[in-house]
Amino acid sequence: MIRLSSVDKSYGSLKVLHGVDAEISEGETFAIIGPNGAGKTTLFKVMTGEIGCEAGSVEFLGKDVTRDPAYKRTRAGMGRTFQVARVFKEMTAEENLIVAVEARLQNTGKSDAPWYAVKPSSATLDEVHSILVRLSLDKKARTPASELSHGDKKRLELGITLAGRPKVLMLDEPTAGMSPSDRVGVTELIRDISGKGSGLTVVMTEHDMGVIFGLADRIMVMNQGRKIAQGSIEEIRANPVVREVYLGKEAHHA
Ligand SMILES: Nc1ncnc2c1ncn2[C@@H]1O[C@H](COP(=O)(O)OP(=O)(O)OP(=O)(O)O)[C@@H](O)[C@H]1O
Repeated sequence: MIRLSSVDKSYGSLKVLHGVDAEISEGETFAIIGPNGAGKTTLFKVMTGEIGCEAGSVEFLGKDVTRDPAYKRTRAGMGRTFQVARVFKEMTAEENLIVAVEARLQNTGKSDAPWYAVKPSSATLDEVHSILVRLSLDKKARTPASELSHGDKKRLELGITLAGRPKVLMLDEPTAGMSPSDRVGVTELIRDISGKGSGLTVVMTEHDMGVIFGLADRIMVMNQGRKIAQGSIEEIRANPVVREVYLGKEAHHA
């Protein structure tokens, strides 16, 4: 689904990624973890096309997308959420999703309506309703996004991304800044969305080890811009280098 080969990235004179390789397979939930400043978000942005890299390559669905900007990767099926949810604040939850569904239909040439159509089709409304139910936001359909709780905003953003029918869902710290109960709710939601049979591939960065261990099929651990380990939850838990560099530090914080 995604292959990174020998990716180098610097910010000015600061080199933050050193020859990073990664392969993400179809249908898996792949988590990137590591201490603060390890380069997780930078690697994530190189995958999504938000930033470029000086050396190495990025393939998506077997195609070299290293030079493709983010919007092209989105259109090719890479859906992304942000650490701070991006929603239209003045619009209701339902309106946000209508825009997202209509945008997908326009982009895929499946809408007969002109882009300025003011009334969504009944098919769009049905799809929006089913997304709202899936996200447990149906009772807040008419609430302006600005009035939603932080957790509900993140749910809505996830819904907007899903409305684009992505092949891979890129989640940058999906539970950042959430209350413990919202965190559990969003973890369950991601598990439900990416469950067996969905075919959806998920790539995520996350600080909360509970979320990671509850979701990931495979974990890649980064430290100081390098991949230091990769494997299943059990392999990562048992890896002495990871324990020292990352889990050990987490344990000290706890
Ligand atoms: N836009 C930028 N300009 C300059 N330096 C940056 C920029 N973004 C990140 N860095 C630096 O690059 C390094 C890696 O940062 P990055 O955000 O990728 O790490 P991270 O593992 O995601 O960290 P965190 O867990 O704190 O989010 C850090 O030293 C950071 O200060």
